[in-house]
Amino acid sequence: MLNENFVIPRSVIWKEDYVSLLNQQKIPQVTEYLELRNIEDVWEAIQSLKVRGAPAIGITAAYGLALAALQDQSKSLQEFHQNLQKSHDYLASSRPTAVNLFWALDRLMKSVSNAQTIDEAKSTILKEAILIEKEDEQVCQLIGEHALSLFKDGDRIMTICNAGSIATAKYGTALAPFYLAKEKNINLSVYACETRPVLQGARLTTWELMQAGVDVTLITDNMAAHTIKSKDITAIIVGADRIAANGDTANKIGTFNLALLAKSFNIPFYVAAPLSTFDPSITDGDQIPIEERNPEEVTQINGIQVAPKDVKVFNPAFDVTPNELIAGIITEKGMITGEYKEEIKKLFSN
Ligand SMILES: CSC[C@H]1O[C@H](OP(=O)(O)O)[C@H](O)[C@@H]1O
Repeated sequence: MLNENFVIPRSVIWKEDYVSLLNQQKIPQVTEYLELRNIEDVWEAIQSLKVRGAPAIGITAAYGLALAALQDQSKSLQEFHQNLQKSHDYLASSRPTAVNLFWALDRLMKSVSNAQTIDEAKSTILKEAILIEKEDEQVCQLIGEHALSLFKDGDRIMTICNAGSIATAKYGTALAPFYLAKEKNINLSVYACETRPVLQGARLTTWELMQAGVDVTLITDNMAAHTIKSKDITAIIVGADRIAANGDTANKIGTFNLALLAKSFNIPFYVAAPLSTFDPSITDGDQIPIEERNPEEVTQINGIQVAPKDVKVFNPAFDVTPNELIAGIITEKGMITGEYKEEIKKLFSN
């Protein structure tokens, strides 16, 4: 069973007129919740990775748009919609890769397109944001169940970054099967890559799984190949930030490396992601915008200079794994595999 003292940490909590946010930049040293009281607070929290993880970014942005709507002082419905569009566009500028951000914002805009009054629009947009969070909880549970069916007692599974409870509304995506396995007394051993440069694996994944009593071992990213060989890793499972219509998948930088290693060692490489992480509007992974972040994330660790200040830095936050390296994409509707273009078309046809 899950450690009886374990409470799956929630990263985003709506509090009537503000958002209570777990500051993921301070974990594991400090567990602090911030009060986001306006759209600017929300934008900054997403951009600075105080909240990160594709689904959690979408949920937070949705509550940010709801905050802007509730605080709007427009005198006409037309002015309200104009201000809402500006707020939508502002929040959409916080980070470019995770499609959940845009999916959530667009869903809220659509929810109020037929509102007859400003009050109706305000009430509707908040309800839709709350619904997105509730749906994500159910989606992660389903993804966990489908993913767990791929593993057996004693398996040793590698992951990268953090696609856990704090990156979603609950359970997470790639980490969901580990929580469910623990609840069912199925022993899975997790090998978590530290995930340079922001260290989501070292700081967040180990922190979450240890609290749940899940067996987790931390490795540095460059230990992956040797670990797969010497620890006889049986599978790799990762999250996603955007999946193209052909199954090419963007995820944290270093994910593509693991997919190549999985092929080389002939072990399955799985992606776990909700339908809200798919972007059927783009044909392949080359069209996924890859965020490049502040060079200081690479040249400093916790504010300590580890490289020359003026060194040239390339700091892409994501990479794209081509669909042919992916054994299966696990969604709330089950796992798709092989003919991804056709399978994804079916997923979004009904
Ligand atoms: C379910 S989280 C998905 C995804 O988001 C993370 O990126 P970031 O930490 O920069 O927000 C990572 O790629 C996770 O796999």
